[in-house]
Amino acid sequence: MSEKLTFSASAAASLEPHLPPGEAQPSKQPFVTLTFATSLDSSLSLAPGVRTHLSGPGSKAMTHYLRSRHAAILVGVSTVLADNPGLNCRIADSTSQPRPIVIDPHLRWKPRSTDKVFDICRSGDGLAPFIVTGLSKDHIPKEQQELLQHHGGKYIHIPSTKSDNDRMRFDWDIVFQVLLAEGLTSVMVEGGGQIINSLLHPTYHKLIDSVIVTIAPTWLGKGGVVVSPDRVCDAQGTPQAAARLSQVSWHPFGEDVVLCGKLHSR
Ligand SMILES: NC(=O)C1=CN([C@@H]2O[C@H](COP(=O)(O)OP(=O)(O)OC[C@H]3O[C@@H](n4cnc5c(N)ncnc54)[C@H](OP(=O)(O)O)[C@@H]3O)[C@@H](O)[C@H]2O)C=CC1
Ligand SMILES: Nc1nc(O)c(N)c(N[C@@H]2O[C@H](COP(=O)(O)O)[C@@H](O)[C@H]2O)n1
Repeated sequence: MSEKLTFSASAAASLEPHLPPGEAQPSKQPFVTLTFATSLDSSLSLAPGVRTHLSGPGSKAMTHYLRSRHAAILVGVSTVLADNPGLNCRIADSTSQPRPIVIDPHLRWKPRSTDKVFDICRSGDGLAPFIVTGLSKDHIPKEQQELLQHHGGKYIHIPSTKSDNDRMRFDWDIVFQVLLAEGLTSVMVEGGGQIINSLLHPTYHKLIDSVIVTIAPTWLGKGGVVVSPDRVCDAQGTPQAAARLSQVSWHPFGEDVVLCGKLHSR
């Protein structure tokens, strides 16, 4: 039987100021929430490619409640390759499921029907992913396209620029506009490290409506996947804080604490 989680109405009410409005209101961009679980040394996982459980039962249920409140859940391709995630909402009696979005510019993920996300989809407990790629349709093997389509997912091509090390990189303004055009009015960005760090760059703060971070009382040690955005300097070259939250609130869940805040006010 699939896992069923519960989340109290009072805990849900305490998060309400940080969540997308219940009724979808016309907007020029989706409501975007950055959310992840971190250790005390800012690690998301013990090492790249290693699935690491940080959230306790209470904060895990909180994350699944967040999944129920967003139209889409976005992760980077390395997270999919590392975790084989379900990317669904497992709150008992939840009536809505988020659309998984995988940022995979070079199509490093070769979807297979045995992947957890498709199992969950076949059992009616979640949706098939949309894979956002910089490659054109000609580069996508036919069987992968068919597998995705059969489950209700698809590939979405978007333009990209090249990074310093010649990797394709998307402009987040464009990514979110494309998702809005797909009817996805709210997006929960779960990680991993590269995705979160790139969105914490000041250029993109205006796109982020809410930040919700689970902090677990553990140090994972050196070598983990760390949330630490690029350094920001002023015109004189003096280092500045890369990002700071305002309107902060702290919510204990078992041994974890959940930090909510805003990067900007719209
Ligand atoms: N604790 C938590 O809450 C979470 C933990 N995790 C953990 O994090 C780890 C994965 O994180 P990490 O290794 O940083 O990888 P990510 O999941 O962030 O994926 C990184 C890849 O996504 C693509 N990408 C990232 N940014 C962009 C962009 N702007 N435009 C286009 N493509 C982009 C690149 O693909 P390419 O290389 O092909 O160019 C990049 O290598 C795993 O170990 C996972 O378990 C993940 C999510 C949440
Ligand atoms: N909130 C949270 N706490 C942790 O301890 C985690 N490891 C993660 N990871 C994220 O959740 C995904 C797994 O989702 P499923 O349970 O398989 O649906 C994983 O891929 C990360 O995005 N999150």
